[in-house]
This record gives sequence, C-alpha cells and structure tokens, in this order.
Amino acid sequence: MRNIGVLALQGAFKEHIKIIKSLGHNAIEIRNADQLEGIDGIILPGGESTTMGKLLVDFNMKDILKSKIKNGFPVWGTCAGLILLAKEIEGYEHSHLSVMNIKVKRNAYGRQLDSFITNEKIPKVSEKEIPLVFIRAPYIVETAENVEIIHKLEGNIVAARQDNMLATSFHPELTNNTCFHEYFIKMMGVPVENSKKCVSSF
Ligand SMILES: NC(=O)CC[C@H](N)C(=O)O
Repeated sequence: MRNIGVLALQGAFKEHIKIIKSLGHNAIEIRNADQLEGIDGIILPGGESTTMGKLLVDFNMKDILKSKIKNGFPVWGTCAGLILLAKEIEGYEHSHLSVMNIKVKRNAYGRQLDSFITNEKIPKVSEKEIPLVFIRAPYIVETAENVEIIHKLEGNIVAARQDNMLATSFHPELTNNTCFHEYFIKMMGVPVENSKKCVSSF
C-alpha cells in the first residue's frame, strides 16, 4: 500500500482520488508543502495550468516539489499537469516546474476539436483499447532523447515518460478505465493491490 498524493489546489483531483482508492492505495489531497513529505508519489491533475502554476508558487510548493521530482519522486501530470512538468511551453517565456524534457503546445486542438474522446490501443499500457478524453488539451511537440514516447495520436505525442515522470495530454481519471493509474503505480515500484487486469508490457 502506498500513499499517493493528488495536487488539490485546483482542477479535476477528486476523480483521481477515487480511482487510486479503488486500486487499493491511500489517496491524499495535497494542499501544502508539509503534506509533500508524507507521500510516495504525486499526480498533478487537469485544470488550468496558469492558475495551478501560480498557486504552487503562492503556497510555497513549487521549489520543494521541483527538487523532489529531480531526485526521483514519481510524478504524473494529466493535461494541465503535463504543462506544469514541461521545460518549454510553446509561445510562452515562462514554464512552471520545468522538470521534464518536453516542449508542449497548450490548447493544441483547434476549436472544433476542443474536447473529444477516442479509443486507442496503447500496448505499453494495456492490451485492450483505452478510452482517451481530451479537454482543451495540450500535446507534446518536442522531446529529448531520454523521453520515451508512450503514445502518438495522429502524429502528435500525447503520452510520454522520462524516468520517474509520466505525462498524458488526456484525462484517464474521467473514464472508468484504470490502466494508466495502474501504470503509474507500477512506476512507483509496487504491485497494484486491486488490479483491474490491465495487461501491460511494463
Ligand atoms: N483539461 C485541462 O487540463 C486543460 C488544460 C488547459 N487548457 C491549460 O492550458 O492549462
């Protein structure tokens, strides 16, 4: 059993909490820097990256979280969370935690595709198709060599991993498919307690 934190300053954190609990681990809403000490990994949820990035600074969490991640602390950013992890954000001078060697494009799917859902096969995560929910989503436009591309959708990178860091453009917490959560838990080096049997080639 692990203590998995979900950053709860803003955005879609409740849904992540529910899934982590269903997989047999402790899920903790993280709202201050002290709480970062009691957890084994953290999920940065979807929401609004500019707001979340600002709140991380206001609550004195940014530097602590950044140095923990640099030292191997497992982290998974979904959607806005992916933007928080990126070292570069296209069209912006400023980045947030700046830990992952990726360049991202915000709101990358034009107006018509603002939000959509699609089913994809992602062999690294599951043998079966997984529903992917995109909401004003970013995608990754560039990666360094040490970044593993987990999935591309129509040529654009939408899931990637660099060592202890996982980033997805979409929202697995808004579906009832737990495969990405299971993948993240395995990244933390522990077996999933109540596996929903995602067969991955992890
Ligand atoms: N669903 C999301 O997390 C959207 C991300 C948002 N468009 C941003 O740029 O921060």
